[in-house]
Amino acid sequence: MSANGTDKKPPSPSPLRFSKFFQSNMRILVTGGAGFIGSHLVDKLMENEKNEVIVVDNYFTGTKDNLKKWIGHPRFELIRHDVTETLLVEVDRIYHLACPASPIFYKYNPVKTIKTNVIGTLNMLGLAKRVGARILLTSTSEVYGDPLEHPQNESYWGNVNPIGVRSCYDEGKRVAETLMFDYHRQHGIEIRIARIFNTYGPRMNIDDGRVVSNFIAQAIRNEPLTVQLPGTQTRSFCYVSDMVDGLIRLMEGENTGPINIGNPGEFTMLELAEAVKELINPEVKISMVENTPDDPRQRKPDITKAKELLGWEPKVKLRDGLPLMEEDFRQRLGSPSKN
Ligand SMILES: NC(=O)c1ccc[n+]([C@@H]2O[C@H](COP(=O)([O-])OP(=O)(O)OC[C@H]3O[C@@H](n4cnc5c(N)ncnc54)[C@H](O)[C@@H]3O)[C@@H](O)[C@H]2O)c1
Ligand SMILES: O=C(O)[C@H]1O[C@H](OP(=O)(O)OP(=O)(O)OC[C@H]2O[C@@H](n3ccc(=O)[nH]c3=O)[C@H](O)[C@@H]2O)[C@H](O)[C@@H](O)[C@@H]1O
Repeated sequence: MSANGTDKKPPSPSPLRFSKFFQSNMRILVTGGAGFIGSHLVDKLMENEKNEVIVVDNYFTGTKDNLKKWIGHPRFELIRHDVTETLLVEVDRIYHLACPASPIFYKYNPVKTIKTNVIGTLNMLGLAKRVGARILLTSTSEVYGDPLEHPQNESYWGNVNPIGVRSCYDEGKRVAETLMFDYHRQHGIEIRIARIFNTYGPRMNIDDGRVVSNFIAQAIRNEPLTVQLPGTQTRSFCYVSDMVDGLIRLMEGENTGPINIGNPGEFTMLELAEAVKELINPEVKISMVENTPDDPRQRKPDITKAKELLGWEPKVKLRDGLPLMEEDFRQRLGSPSKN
């Protein structure tokens, strides 16, 4: 019996995997690679000359712009593809990120969000099984719902509304995790599950509704920072370079997870607004606005497992990460830098 609780041997790679004349050491598929975290992950993977990277994306919330420096590169391929349809490629690793992440986008077409999480993950697991690839799912801290335990560690089963407006996303990810473990136990697939906590950084969609991108764009445009009531709800924000480092360590390590990857620094939304005001625009106003249903009241990762099993912990503090994101937003908004 393996440490992962299964006797099953991982399936062998497809013979097509070895059919090319030139062999890179590792052929890596990144679904959702045109999105925010995915494109940063691709940048990091492409730094290694032994890696060949294939991105599939339907461009719902991602854009080719995020990958423009790699288009035409001999070790890079970009495919317009929806993961709810089957995909035939020969790869060694699958980073499965495809899924809208911002609440306004995942609620826009909730049935499609569920299909992406369930059928999309099923398709990627089927691919992993056929070609003998290792697959990593980017799950979410939303699997803990509105948590009754604080901070959240991986053994907590969560407090999730199964019929609410966020359920397409959080229940969708919970089923995706279940599928990952069932493929692992039933077919011996090598799986990795990351439970990602709120991540921020350059390339977030400017108007995607997530709190850090909203506040930074609002501060630059000198519009009021929209703090949703009560403002005492908390989140823990992880800078994207730390996130990418954690995902790669998880993929290349020996543990299936689920493992929380996030920054334990916890802030209320009012504290975040004050930090953005101080760092980016001291003149900007703060405006209290209505919240949306089922908004989790508190969220902070326990990262003991990530530290012990992956030797990982975040390095970038919120006050250092916000200015890095500001610079990118100023460029895209055509607003001159303060320096
Ligand atoms: N950013 C966070 O704070 C956070 C937190 C927890 C989990 N995650 C997870 O990390 C992953 C990436 O998040 P992100 O912040 O980069 O979001 P994002 O919206 O920027 O990226 C998601 C990408 O997936 C693509 N996509 C969506 N549906 C697809 C489909 N059916 N087929 C193919 N491509 C599709 C989008 O076009 C986009 O490029 C998601 O799985 C998300 O659930 C993110
Ligand atoms: O980390 C996670 O697991 C999840 O976190 C986020 O979901 P959420 O925490 O709701 O992210 P935001 O939309 O950025 O909201 C964070 C908090 O900010 C508040 N908020 C949001 C926007 C705004 O303008 N003002 C504001 O106060 C919200 O009420 C909420 O309490 C992501 O969008 C999900 O994709 C991800 O899976």
